Amino acid sequence: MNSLTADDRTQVTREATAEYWKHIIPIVQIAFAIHVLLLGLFLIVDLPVMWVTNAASVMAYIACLMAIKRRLYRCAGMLICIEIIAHAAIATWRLGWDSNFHLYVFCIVPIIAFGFHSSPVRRGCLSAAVLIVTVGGYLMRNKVPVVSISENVQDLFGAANALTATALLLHATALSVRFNLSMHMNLYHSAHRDSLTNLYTRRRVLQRLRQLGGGRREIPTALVLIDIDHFKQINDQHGHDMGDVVLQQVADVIARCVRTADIAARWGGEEFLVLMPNTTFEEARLIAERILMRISEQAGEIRQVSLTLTATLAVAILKDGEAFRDALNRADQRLYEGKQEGRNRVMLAE
Ligand SMILES: Nc1nc2c(ncn2[C@@H]2O[C@H](COP(=O)(O)OP(=O)(O)OP(=O)(O)O)[C@@H](O)[C@H]2O)c(=O)[nH]1
Repeated sequence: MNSLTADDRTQVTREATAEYWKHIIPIVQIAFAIHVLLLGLFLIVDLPVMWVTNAASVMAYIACLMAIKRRLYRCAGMLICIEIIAHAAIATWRLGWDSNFHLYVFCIVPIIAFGFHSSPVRRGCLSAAVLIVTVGGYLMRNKVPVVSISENVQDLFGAANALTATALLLHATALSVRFNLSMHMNLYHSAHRDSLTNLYTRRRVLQRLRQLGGGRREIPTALVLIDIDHFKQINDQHGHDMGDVVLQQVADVIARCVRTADIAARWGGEEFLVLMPNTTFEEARLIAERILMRISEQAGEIRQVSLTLTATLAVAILKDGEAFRDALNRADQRLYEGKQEGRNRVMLAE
């Protein structure tokens, strides 16, 4: 399905895990705060087993936050899961099923689902633990004697735990979904934006062309091809790094000259292409003239250096029924002629 090597996969898993934990940190902090609160509450109502359990939970969350800080995500995940399962089991055992402490085990479901590093065995064990606490707790609900606490306190625990566990689960799920979306956005950005210039890539141009529909076009679409003149000399005289900065400057100029509906892309090394939907030939020519003027006026000013920078451009319209490749070839041919004729000009590929 894809050509990722084992090393690539390891890297992807590592990056995805780090990104996931970045999103999930607020949940760990909230869980830590809840357990500090519970510790105080159990001390007040004097339930030794429960306050000792909560003291251990508080320490587990401190260790977990430290593990996240040190990027020990596997360790952080295990700490959270063990804490939640153990706490839910002990609290259900001591305070009874109606205390609703068992509901917290569902909060580890997103951690199991997004535990990229976890082996199937570990996932299976954690899922089994969730079932043991919920199903086992339910079946044993009237068979194990629980500590006697007033009905009011029992109700308070039941209601507060149902509320908190549901809110935590919803929040953890929302954060997991947000993480998923942000990973997709990063992927989309890497696939469709050139890393040096931040302009669109070829892939985005072709995608936009597909969206505009095959060969039949009622509304004109224009394209402008832009090629920096004598760019090799810039690299040779000022170094490759300076060449990169020039590419970025030219890209900035192009991006500022086009409209938001246009697709400004880096087409090749020092060649750019702007796709302009809903644009007449004359409008595209004017934009090309503006780009040419701004490149020579602005793009050559780099730090203390002032380079003489020009470009050759070609404008074409995708005729009704014409394939993009044919219009591109026409523009390419005219661009070549523009280079022969002395560069620094806009050529019309009518
Ligand atoms: N710095 C830098 N240089 C690049 C990059 N991509 C391509 N180049 C260089 O761009 C240069 C293009 O050179 P040519 O195709 O000969 O074009 P030119 O020197 O601009 O000449 P004309 O187009 O005829 O005016 C080559 O030297 C490439 O090495 C890049 O990402 N960064």
